[in-house]
Amino acid sequence: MPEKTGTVTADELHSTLAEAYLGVWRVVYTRVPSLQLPGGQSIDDWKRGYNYLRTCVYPFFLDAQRLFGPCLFSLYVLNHLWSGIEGALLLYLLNELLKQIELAYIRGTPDVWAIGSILSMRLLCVGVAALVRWLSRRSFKVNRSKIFDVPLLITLPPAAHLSLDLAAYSDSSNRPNIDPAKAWDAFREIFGTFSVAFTTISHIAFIWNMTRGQEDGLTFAFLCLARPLFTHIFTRNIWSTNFILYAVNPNYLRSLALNTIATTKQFKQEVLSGSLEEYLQDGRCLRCPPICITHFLPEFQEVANTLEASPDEFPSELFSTNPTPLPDIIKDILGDLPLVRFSLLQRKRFSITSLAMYQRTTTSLRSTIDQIIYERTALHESLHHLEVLYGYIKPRDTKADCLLPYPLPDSDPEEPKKEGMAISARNLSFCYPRSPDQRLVLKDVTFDIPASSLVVIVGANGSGKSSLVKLLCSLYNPTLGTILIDGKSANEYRRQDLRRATAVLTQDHLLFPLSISENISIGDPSCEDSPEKMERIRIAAKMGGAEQVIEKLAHGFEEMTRRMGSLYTSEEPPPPGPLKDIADAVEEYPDFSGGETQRLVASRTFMRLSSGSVKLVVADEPTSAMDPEGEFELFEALRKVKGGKTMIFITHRFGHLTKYADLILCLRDGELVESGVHDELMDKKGEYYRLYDIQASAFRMDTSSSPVEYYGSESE
Ligand SMILES: Nc1ncnc2c1ncn2[C@@H]1O[C@H](COP(=O)(O)OP(=O)(O)OP(=O)(O)O)[C@@H](O)[C@H]1O
Repeated sequence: MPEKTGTVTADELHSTLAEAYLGVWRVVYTRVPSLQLPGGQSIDDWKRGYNYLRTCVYPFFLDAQRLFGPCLFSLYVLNHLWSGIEGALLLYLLNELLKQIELAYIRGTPDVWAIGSILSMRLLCVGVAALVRWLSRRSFKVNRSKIFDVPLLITLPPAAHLSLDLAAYSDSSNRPNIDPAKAWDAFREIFGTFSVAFTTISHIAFIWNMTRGQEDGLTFAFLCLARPLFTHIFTRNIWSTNFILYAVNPNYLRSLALNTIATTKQFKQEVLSGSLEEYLQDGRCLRCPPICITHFLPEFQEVANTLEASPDEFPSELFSTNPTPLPDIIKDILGDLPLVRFSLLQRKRFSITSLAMYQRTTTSLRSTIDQIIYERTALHESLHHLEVLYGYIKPRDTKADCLLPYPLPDSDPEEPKKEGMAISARNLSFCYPRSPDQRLVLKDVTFDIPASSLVVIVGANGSGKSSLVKLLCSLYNPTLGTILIDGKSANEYRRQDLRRATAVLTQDHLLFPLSISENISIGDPSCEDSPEKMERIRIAAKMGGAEQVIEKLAHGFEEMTRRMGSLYTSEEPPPPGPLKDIADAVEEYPDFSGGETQRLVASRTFMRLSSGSVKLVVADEPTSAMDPEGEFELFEALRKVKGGKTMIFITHRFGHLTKYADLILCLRDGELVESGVHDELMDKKGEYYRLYDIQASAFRMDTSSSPVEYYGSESE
């Protein structure tokens, strides 16, 4: 399979990026800069870190402090400060205690007062630590969701997503990846890192204190750091770079695909109707029932053999595996250096107590430094999440306030109000953002749609009909050319106002995971709860042809289309019995056919049409899954409520619509090849005539040019 590198050139790939093939994976990662500061970071990383602190961490902490309140926040800070110094403090007390015990051995009598006060101090430390930890955990357990997740975060991800338009959203890198839980993790992570940093500093201070006044104190402290520093420099860690990672091994990818086809509900019908069971299992086992795991072994072996050279072990482990055991050996030797140094040079003052203390302190210092190195990656991720989070809290776009409202307020109140939208396209060309080949799907299209007209757009598959209406509905901006709405450029109006004045109905619209009544009423979001609202919903359902669909549902308009939230079960699936019955009932939601879904979605559009603010209705093949009767009724209902609105229809079965059309636009390969009314276009005997004739010939049952012979059925 050819590897996709997007628009990255080979030079670019090798100047800033490095790549590695690990097992079945290909990993492409940013090269680690050659200039490294302690902590393994470049100067740029430190600058970036400072920026993070200024723009994300500081405001985040101010917000958190506001949300938690000063008491709870101080308690949290205290807890982390305490856990930072607790280790060193306990080590100090242990050191003092051991010294007293040693003295007691030498003198023959213990200093009860000194030992007693050390033990009391130790008891006090442990007690305070337990109390602060308990208080902090308890208060945070109770308050976290209430004061943190909900106000700051549950509202934020939707806001971040809703702020993007379709073009921006089609670029996956724009899509906000905000997970409320991650902000909480970031909060904990930052405190955790401070706490570990504090622990390290207090340990170093303790070692310094112990070795103070001794000729080799500094050297000893440095030797303690040798092993963690070496580990950090010589351990390749994929998480410390920016990377992308994907499977490239064709056997692995195919085995995943076959597995997905065999195990996913979505493909079940396809697998059964295509009798693909044998194909998916290579046939061998089905022929010799009863099925037994050993029958599968040859196939497993086959797959295993092809994958042998490229195991699918998690790539981060493969990345950090050293090619030789040397670094591990050096690491262990470095780990013993402080002790070796101590025993060689301190022989005169050698005492078991100080040896035990050095041993214990260096071990614990090593583990905190290892922890800092490990936490660095987690901290990096957390800071990134905060950056994303705060990146979306943007000041309000004041530019929108300078734009014109739509519709414009009447200049002459005497003049009758225009009910429809007049649309003109001037030399429109369009290429989808991020389309790989940057192909123009609309080329130099120009037309005028007078207000209140009924327009039908026709054309073969892929001729650009849907793309054209997406531009007319302001879902995308044209690449070239202009769209005029009521004589002014569409860009002069507030986009939200234009969208509010437009009702769009396509075959792709979906049902929301809400009740049926809300699925319909959401068509007019401004509709407030009132007795009339339900009446409007019922009328909309009737107009959309969904009345009978809703009647069949157990809970009628209150039926949920989907259940949100996961169902957790101790056994997967639960064993047959009452537990399973309840689980099945919880998971139950109606299965709507394609045509039924389209009727419900059409009802939503009728609700929108009844809001009174719609001036343009666009129906892009909304009946593709409906029976002919349903389609006819929907188009008739739409025509009935048309009034003075502008209406644009796209349908492949346009025979019964074009006779009402004030304008037919006929597209071919993104170009507007013909426009006019039905009779004019039929007279031209061009593209429209050809498309119309194909439909008509279907009724004439003309099979003379049928390609059926390719399939052999005629001869058989
Ligand atoms: N999101 C997209 N990104 C890139 N290209 C797209 C996208 N959507 C459609 N296209 C391309 O634009 C061209 C026109 O598609 P469009 O859907 O507008 O045609 P259509 O006339 O509505 O077709 P159909 O009758 O099959 O619905 C097609 O070649 C299609 O591949």
